[in-house]
Amino acid sequence: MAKSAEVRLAVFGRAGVGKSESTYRHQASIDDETVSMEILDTAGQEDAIQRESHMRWAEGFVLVYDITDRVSFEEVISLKNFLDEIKKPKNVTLILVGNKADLDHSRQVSTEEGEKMATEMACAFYECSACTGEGNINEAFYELCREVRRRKMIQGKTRRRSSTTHVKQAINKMLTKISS
Ligand SMILES: Nc1nc2c(ncn2[C@@H]2O[C@H](COP(=O)(O)OP(=O)(O)OP(=O)(O)O)[C@@H](O)[C@H]2O)c(=O)[nH]1
Repeated sequence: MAKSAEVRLAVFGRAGVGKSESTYRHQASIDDETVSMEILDTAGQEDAIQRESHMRWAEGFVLVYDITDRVSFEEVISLKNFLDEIKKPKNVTLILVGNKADLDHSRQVSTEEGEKMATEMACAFYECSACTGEGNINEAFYELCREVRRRKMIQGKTRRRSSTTHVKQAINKMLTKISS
């Protein structure tokens, strides 16, 4: 039977960047695994308290800007800083998406600038259009799911290893007591 998994994702970005239209897929088969993506489409206007609780809830993040709106690009930096603060000391799992790639004639943010920001944030970068399907937004979400799953697995192993270590230490203590 195919394995199944659940991944909680949240999409953040300035109002009007196209978040709603980017978040339509809820279940997919990724690498032979049925993944249910619970996607939270946050409102660009939400207050700091709502934003914080959404950030705490999610395991993976899509930071979206509009390539025709430089302010939305600049706002990504403060979103990332806020995220880092909330998720500290964990590393945030995220992707950067430049939406509205179909509006190249009104572009205010170059592809190179998007790539550079993604490199600085150590994440994958996608330019796409939620309207035309250009840039394959699905694949962007799948990649984020893979990364969330991969990191969860690593964390699970680390946790298991540390609890095994505790058990071993307790047994050693008992044995030392018995033999003394
Ligand atoms: N040309 C173009 N328009 C888009 C694209 N994605 C979204 N839009 C349009 O941009 C406008 C805003 O899109 P929304 O998805 O409502 O934006 P949002 O980020 O959810 O906005 P808030 O809910 O206010 O935070 C709508 O008119 C969309 O049709 C795109 O890829 N290309």
